[in-house]
Amino acid sequence: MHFTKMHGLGNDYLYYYGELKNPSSISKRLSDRHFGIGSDGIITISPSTAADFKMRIFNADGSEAMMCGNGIRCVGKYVFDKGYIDQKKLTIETLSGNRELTLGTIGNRVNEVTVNMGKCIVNKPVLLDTSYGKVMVTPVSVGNPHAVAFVESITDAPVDTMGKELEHHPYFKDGVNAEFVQVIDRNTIKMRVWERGSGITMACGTGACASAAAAVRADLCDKEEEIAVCLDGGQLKIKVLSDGTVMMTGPAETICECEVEEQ
Ligand SMILES: N[C@@H](CCC[C@H](N)C(=O)O)C(=O)O
Repeated sequence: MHFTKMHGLGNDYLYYYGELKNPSSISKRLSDRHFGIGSDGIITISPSTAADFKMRIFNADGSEAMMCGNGIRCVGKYVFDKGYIDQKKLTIETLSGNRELTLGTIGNRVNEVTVNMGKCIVNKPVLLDTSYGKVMVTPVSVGNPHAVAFVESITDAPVDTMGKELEHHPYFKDGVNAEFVQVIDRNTIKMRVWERGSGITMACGTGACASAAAAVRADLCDKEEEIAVCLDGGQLKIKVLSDGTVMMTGPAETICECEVEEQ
């Protein structure tokens, strides 16, 4: 099997062109950072009847996700750099609907991608019972589920312990991605994430969109303005439009090509 390892701000996945017979077990095996190649999951790319291409996302624990923000930018780079398309505007089918991409290039290689992430649904904040006491989170859907917690200091946020607890909190029937957000100013936030099915990752594209949308709803950031979301792996540019549509711009990079024996 041939995989291309790529990352968006350190959120790394193994990309496969075609359909895999057992994507969940392959994701578990290859994502292992000691006994596999090491990644936050795998992403398959295949032809689509509803869009230019279709992507499927599998977390490191083998669970299938509806959407992946850093992954979809890498899919845009994959299909352009490998010559599957030559246009710089394309659509990708995901389990949460079709998304439109605009590719930015240097020479004949994609370096940056803008994605129309569709409309985020920002729900009313809820107070959850946790082992840390009552914790206020804003549930947001970006096609996949997120819980955004605003914190005073991102460096003190218990991302690993509370993140894991929120992922499995009974309030979220399908589990949740947990974002911890410190607002710096009306155009800048810092965010760290515990991803459902993968644990702490260096960045989460849908999480960055959810956090910016929650900050706008709380009137901590401005809509129609660029919001810099600073993550462990680098920075994403997010814009929340008046109608709720969220635009995301960020890098996509290729790490290496890998050949793996089928088992
Ligand atoms: N890293 C991703 C999100 C991947 C899926 C997520 N863990 C889920 O289960 O919903 C991103 O960049 O958005």
